[in-house]
Amino acid sequence: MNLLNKNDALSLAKLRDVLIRLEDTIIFALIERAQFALNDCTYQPGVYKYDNGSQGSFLEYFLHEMEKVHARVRRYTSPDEYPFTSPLPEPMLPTLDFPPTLHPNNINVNKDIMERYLQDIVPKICAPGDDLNYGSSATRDTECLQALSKRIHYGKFIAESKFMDPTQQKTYIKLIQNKDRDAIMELLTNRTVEAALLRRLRRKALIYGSDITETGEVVTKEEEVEGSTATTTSRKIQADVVVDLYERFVIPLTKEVEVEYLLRRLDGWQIPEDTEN
Ligand SMILES: O=C(O)C(=O)C[C@]1(C(=O)O)C=C[C@@H](O)C=C1
Repeated sequence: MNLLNKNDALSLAKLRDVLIRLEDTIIFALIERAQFALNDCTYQPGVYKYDNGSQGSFLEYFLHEMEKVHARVRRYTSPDEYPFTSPLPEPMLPTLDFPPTLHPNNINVNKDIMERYLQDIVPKICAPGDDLNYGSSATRDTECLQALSKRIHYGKFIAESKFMDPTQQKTYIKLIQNKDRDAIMELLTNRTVEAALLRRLRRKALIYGSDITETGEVVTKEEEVEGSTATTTSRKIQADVVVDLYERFVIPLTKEVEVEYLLRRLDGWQIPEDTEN
């Protein structure tokens, strides 16, 4: 998505295409992380001493060091990029002139994303235990977290696009003025899109998670199941886990970002006369 082009950044069809592409990014990032053990010590604060004075976990140390470099090349000046750590240095590249697409806001749900990722996701995709691959785990963790963060914060653009829809704007304005969170949530929900997304995601996770031979057959393995040998597909990630992750965490949090954004949408904004009652 070229966020320097305001029309692209507010087209609901183009925004949904971005979310579809990010499904691939997220599934592959999870598959990459799943090849390493849980490595719980990388998530515990105070295990290592760091040269930057950080007190956090190995993952937080790694994330912060990486985000410092990314901040220098202006990653977080882009309206679809949100850092997990602070403080970060100013960019060494000149600022890009992004058209003002989003209404000014400081919504950042990365703390929730980190919590859910560590509590719910990593234990489900990784084998328990410690395989000493701490750097590899942490690099994969940052890739998963960044992809999830980008996907979930895209909710702001989607909310803006829905708000700017002339057939919906009046209704949104009324609900925002009444601070009717539940009705806003209902109005922005599209159950058909959600159901199609979950079906597509299951198929993708089944395909991307399988190994195939050079002639296209899915690789299988012999396994002991309840006392007898069964032939099962070797999977790098369980499709159920990916679908569950989206159903219980990614979609709800995206919608939460949309609602939070809309609740602030009228702050300092002049309601156009023809939209007023
Ligand atoms: O596509 C939309 O309309 C969105 O708001 C995004 C999204 C999602 O998270 O995928 C969230 C809410 C809708 O119910 C459908 C899908």
